Amino acid sequence: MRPPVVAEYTLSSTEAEHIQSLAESLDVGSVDDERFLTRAAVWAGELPRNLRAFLEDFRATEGSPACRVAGLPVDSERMGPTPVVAGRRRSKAASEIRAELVAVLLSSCLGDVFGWRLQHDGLLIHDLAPRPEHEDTGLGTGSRQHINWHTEDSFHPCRADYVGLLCVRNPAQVPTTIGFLDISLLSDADRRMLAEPVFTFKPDPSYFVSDAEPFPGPDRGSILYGDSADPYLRFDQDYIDLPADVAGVEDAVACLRRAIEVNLIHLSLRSGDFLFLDNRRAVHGRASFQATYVGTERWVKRVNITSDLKRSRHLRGSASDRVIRV
Ligand SMILES: NC(=[NH2+])NCCC[C@H](N)C(=O)O
Ligand SMILES: O=C(O)CCC(=O)C(=O)O
Ligand SMILES: [Fe+2]
Repeated sequence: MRPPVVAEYTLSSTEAEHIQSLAESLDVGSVDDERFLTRAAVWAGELPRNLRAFLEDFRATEGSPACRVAGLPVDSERMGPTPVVAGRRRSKAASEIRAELVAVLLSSCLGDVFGWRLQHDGLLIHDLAPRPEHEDTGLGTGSRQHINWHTEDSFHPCRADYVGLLCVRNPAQVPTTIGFLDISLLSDADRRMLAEPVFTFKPDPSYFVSDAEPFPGPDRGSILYGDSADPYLRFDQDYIDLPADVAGVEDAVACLRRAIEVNLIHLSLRSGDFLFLDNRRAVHGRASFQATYVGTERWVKRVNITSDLKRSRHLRGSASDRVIRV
C-alpha cells in the first residue's frame, strides 16, 4: 500500500495536556532566546513517546512528503486577535509564547529551528496572517492572491529541510496545497535535464526589507538532486529562470509541473494542527481568501527547520546563533 501524502497523528487529550504542562513548566520569555534553543531538543525528549516515534518515522524513513499532528494545545481564544502588524513590534500573551514553545519542541524532533535576518525581522517563528500591504502578493502574509505551490526558499543553499505550519485559527477553512513529484511520470530524458545545474533560483519578495538593505542574490543549481531514481526537489515556479540555450528545457519543466499537479491535495488546517512539510519532497501553497483585518481570520505560525545547522555556520554570528544573515 502506498504511504499517505500526509501522515497523520492525532494526540489524545492526555497527551495534549501533558504537552501543555511541559510548555507551562518552561520559564522562557521568548523562543528566540538562545539558551532556550540550546535546550529545546532536551525538553523535546519529554514529549509523549508515541508522538516522538511518529515524527522520527517521518524524518528517518521519508515515507510521506508531509505529516500532520492534530490536537495540540493552542489556546487561540486567549491568544488575542490575528496580528496585522509584523515582526518584533508586537507584545505576545503568555498563551501565544506557550504555543510557540510547543512549536519549537515538536520541530526539535526533526532538526534545529532557524530564521533569516531579512525575513520576518529575523524571528524564528513567522506569523502568516494577512497584512493589508501584502494583499495582492503571493506571500505567506497575502490573501487575495493565491500562493503557487513551491518548495520553500529554493534560492538558498541553506534553505529549510522541513517547514512547519502551526495553525492558530482558520475559521474560513482556507486550504493549504500540498503535493509531491511522482517520478514515474517523467521520462529519462526529462529527469536528466532537470538534474542539470543550469537553473537560476531567485529569492521571493518576502526578503525585501527596504531599498537600503541589499536583496539576496540568486543561486544556480538543478531542480532534481539526490538519488536519480527517487530524487529530491527544489522548485518555485514564480522565482526560477530557465537557461535560454538548452533545447527542450521548457518542455521538461512543463512535464515536471504536470507530474506534480496531478497529485495535488488541498487540506484546511484547523486550530491545533501542526503540518510538517519535507522541503525536499513536498511542495506547498495556499488558496486565496478575502481578508477582513478585524482580528478573527486565518493565522498560521511558520517554522524553518534544518537537519544540519553547520551548513550555515559561515552565515551565522556564532554556533548558537540561529539567524542566517542573507
Ligand atoms: N510562488 C510563490 N508565491 N512563492 C513565494 C512563497 C511565499 C514566501 N516564501 C513567503 O515567505 O511569503
Ligand atoms: O499559509 C500556508 O498554508 C502556506 C504559506 C506558504 O506557503 C508560505 O508562507 O511560504
Ligand atoms: Fe511556502
